[in-house]
Amino acid sequence: MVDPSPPANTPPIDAVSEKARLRAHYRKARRDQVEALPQALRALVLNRPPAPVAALFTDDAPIGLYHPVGAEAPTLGWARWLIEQGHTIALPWFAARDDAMHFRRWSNPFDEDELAPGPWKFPQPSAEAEEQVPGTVIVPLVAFTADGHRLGQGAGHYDRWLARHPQTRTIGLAWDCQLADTLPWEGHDRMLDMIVTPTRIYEGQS
Ligand SMILES: Nc1nc2c(c(=O)[nH]1)N(C=O)[C@@H](CNc1ccc(C(=O)N[C@@H](CCC(=O)O)C(=O)O)cc1)CN2
Ligand SMILES: Nc1ncnc2c1ncn2[C@@H]1O[C@H](COP(=O)(O)OP(=O)(O)OP(=O)(O)O)[C@@H](O)[C@H]1O
Repeated sequence: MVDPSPPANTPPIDAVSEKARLRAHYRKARRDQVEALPQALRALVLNRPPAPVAALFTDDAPIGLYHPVGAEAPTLGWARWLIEQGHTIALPWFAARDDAMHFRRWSNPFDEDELAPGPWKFPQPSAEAEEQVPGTVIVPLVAFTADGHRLGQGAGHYDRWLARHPQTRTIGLAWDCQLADTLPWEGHDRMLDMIVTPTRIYEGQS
């Protein structure tokens, strides 16, 4: 996908409005890509971590995932594989919209009934699920660059959580069409250590 450049005669735009413009572009690219993907292939792509990534999960540290919505890269295959390997996995959890993001345990990714929509409508574990502090977080994204920059949904939830947990390993999961040549950068943006797509593994420069 070619980067959408603004027309030459537009004045310079700041990082925030440029991010908003790029979000609209890459969300559409993501939707178009998923709609074009034959149903039979959907269950096969990103169905488990590729071997070099699986080899990183050597300790007992919990792994944070996300529950995909819409055309986000799927994570259910990873979740089920990680559970079968004996790992503890967790999902973002919010007490209320104006509260910080936490992670709580996702005990059984084979049971869709375990999760219920949270304040942001994303399926999340119950308030009784044990709180977890993941050593690795699998991060959703709208766009990424080959060296590890990330454009998220714009709420800053991951950036703020990662600022509080700077030692966390971060792995972005994405479709190939979400690769951008460059992305605007703000001081709080945290680079990803790695991005996995159906065809490639990108090693970030963080
Ligand atoms: N699958 C998934 N789970 C995730 C995220 C994600 O990007 N994907 N998050 C990534 O951070 C966190 C949730 N963050 C959010 C990011 C954006 C919006 C959002 O787009 N809000 C709309 C309004 C929604 C409404 O009013 O219902 C908006 O701000 O315009 C909500 C939550 C945690 N869980
Ligand atoms: N470490 C931080 N501390 C305080 N505010 C932050 C921090 N990181 C991000 N923010 C705020 O969050 C808002 C959204 O940031 P940004 O546009 O970078 O989100 P994003 O990374 O795309 O989204 P997300 O992490 O939710 O997927 C901004 O207003 C930003 O100032």
